Amino acid sequence: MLIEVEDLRRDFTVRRRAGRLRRTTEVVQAVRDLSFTVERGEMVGYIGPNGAGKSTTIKMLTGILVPTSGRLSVAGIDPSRNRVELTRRIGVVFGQRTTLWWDLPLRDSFDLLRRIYRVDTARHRRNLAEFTELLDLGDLLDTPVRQLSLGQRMRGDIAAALLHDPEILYLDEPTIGLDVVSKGRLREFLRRVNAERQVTLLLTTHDLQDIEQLCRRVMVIDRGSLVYDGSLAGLHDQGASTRTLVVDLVDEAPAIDVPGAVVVKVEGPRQWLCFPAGASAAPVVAAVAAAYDVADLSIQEPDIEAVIREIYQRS
Ligand SMILES: Nc1ncnc2c1ncn2[C@@H]1O[C@H](COP(=O)(O)OP(=O)(O)OP(=O)(O)O)[C@@H](O)[C@H]1O
Repeated sequence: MLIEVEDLRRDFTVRRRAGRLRRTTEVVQAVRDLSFTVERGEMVGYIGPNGAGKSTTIKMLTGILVPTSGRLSVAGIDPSRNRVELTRRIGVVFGQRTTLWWDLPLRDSFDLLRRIYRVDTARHRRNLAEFTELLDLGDLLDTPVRQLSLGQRMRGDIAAALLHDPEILYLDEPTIGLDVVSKGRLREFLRRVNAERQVTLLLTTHDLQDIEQLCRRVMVIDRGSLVYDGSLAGLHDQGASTRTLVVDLVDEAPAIDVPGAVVVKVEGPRQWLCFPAGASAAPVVAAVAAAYDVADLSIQEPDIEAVIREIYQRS
């Protein structure tokens, strides 16, 4: 196992004002009873609502934060004890802030990183050439980071995180603020890095398309605990309580009345009928077709956003 997490917990003691002079201390359990393992080469999505404990987990995995209790091993290393050794084995990308030197051209940042990580010159040159091409950085290498657009800077940050050949790449909101084309290109690059270099990816994001397009496995955290760990397909089954039949009638009509389905919305001749996700659509479709003049029918599977909303509300 590349990453092993067992009963991990991290508390924060926060002081709050209680009245004009009094202060009380309160313990926030940011992460509790967290256990999971990640195998080499996996691409795992780590999602949860704001304040769920995602960043706290990543900070413990990278050695920035020391756990309150529990066991943690990343590439055989205890992150908080051997942080420096670990930094050679991992790469970290934050969508919200850059790890590059603001006033230096990209090329100089990359060179500094080579020295910091003591990367062999030939290997560095090879990696840089490959990432420059794949991430289309050629024209940007001599530009200071502060002059780069968000999408350009993000590409620079991702190259920077990979130049020392890490085994694990942590990505925190890597596509935040990027346009649709840039997001697509970035995801394509990450898929390639995973497939060709066997880099293990752990991705936190609020953009569920990142997860749908990159990860076969998803972990959902809420209020410090894992509430789901499994396949993306399984996530659909988990929360999906209903499917929707969209019916286009030839003429406008009052709400359709058939057994096993309930009308949830009417817009002119179009009506939306919900029915249990576990049930077959066939009898509902047959009943509608028998009783009404139908121009068109389609079935909407619950989208992943709705599923995740249900999971958050349930836990
Ligand atoms: N240094 C800190 N001191 C006190 N409380 C903290 C600290 N860091 C995090 N917390 C608390 O721990 C909880 C988990 O925070 P964390 O940043 O891990 O959530 P998150 O899932 O990354 O959220 P977001 O999606 O908003 O980034 C929150 O209640 C937060 O207020």
